[in-house]
Amino acid sequence: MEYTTYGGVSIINAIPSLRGGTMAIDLPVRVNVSRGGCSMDEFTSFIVKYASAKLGVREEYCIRVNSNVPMASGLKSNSAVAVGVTYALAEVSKVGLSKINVIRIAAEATKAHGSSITGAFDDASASLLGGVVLTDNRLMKVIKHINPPNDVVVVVTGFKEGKKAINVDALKSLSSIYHDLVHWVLEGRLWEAATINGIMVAKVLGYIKQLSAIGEALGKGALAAGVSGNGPSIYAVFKTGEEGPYVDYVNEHWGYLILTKPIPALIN
Ligand SMILES: Nc1ncnc2c1ncn2[C@@H]1O[C@H](COP(=O)(O)OP(=O)(O)OP(=O)(O)O)[C@@H](O)[C@H]1O
Ligand SMILES: O=C(O)C1=C[C@@H](O)[C@@H](O)[C@H](O)C1
Repeated sequence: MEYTTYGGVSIINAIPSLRGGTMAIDLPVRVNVSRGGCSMDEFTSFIVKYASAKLGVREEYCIRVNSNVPMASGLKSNSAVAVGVTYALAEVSKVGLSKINVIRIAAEATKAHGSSITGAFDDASASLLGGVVLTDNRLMKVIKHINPPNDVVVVVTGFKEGKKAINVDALKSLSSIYHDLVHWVLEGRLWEAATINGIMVAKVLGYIKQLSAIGEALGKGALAAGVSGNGPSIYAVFKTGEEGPYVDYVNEHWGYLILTKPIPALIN
């Protein structure tokens, strides 16, 4: 059996205020599950073990992951794999768990593994539920779940650059500004919040080259632009058909990109 989750881009990084926002994008992660053991990479076997213990699954399963999300790049690769693996195990073993409880286990698992700081409940939620989510990562609750506009494209680059150290204290020092960004999202000012978040993360973590790309994107008409997650990826959202001049800039100055679109909120 195969289950699909998605990568995503940050609307609000959850590290500063423990509330985060993520938009799922069309970078699928396909998780295939079958009976019997097999050898798995370190991350996948950690999640399988953690989730099996939480779900009370005793049988051995073999999990194969086929991910389109560039790894360790800020595009939510670890949450997409973790929630896909947890969901696959819950479904195949028929434990009857809601998607939200699957997401909670996946978030606990990435935190226990050390590959997320807050549990990244925001990223895991968008990955399994699609759409745009605003979440409380401490309480592991979805505050808002909406459809993204359907007439936009997302241009992603920067994912081949080196990842900078995550300065958690410096990000946390921004918490009061992040309380305001959460309110912006609640008021529907999604793209403004995403852009301020993306610029602040770039500045605080030292993604200098990314800052100039954000400036280019905004100057060329982007609705939003910023560093995603803890970098190094940068994304820019354009009304469909208006991305051309920025795509030309990216091709010339970065030499690689992914052109994708948001995933609508998924039903069930
Ligand atoms: N396809 C995959 N197969 C196995 N492990 C993976 C895969 N994708 C991600 N991982 C695990 O997740 C880690 C990357 O997590 P990291 O938080 O650095 O990246 P990210 O999820 O892209 O970042 P962010 O949380 O900023 O979006 C990898 O080092 C690996 O352990
Ligand atoms: O490690 C974490 O907890 C997080 C990492 C980034 O993806 C952030 O964007 C996310 O909000 C939280």
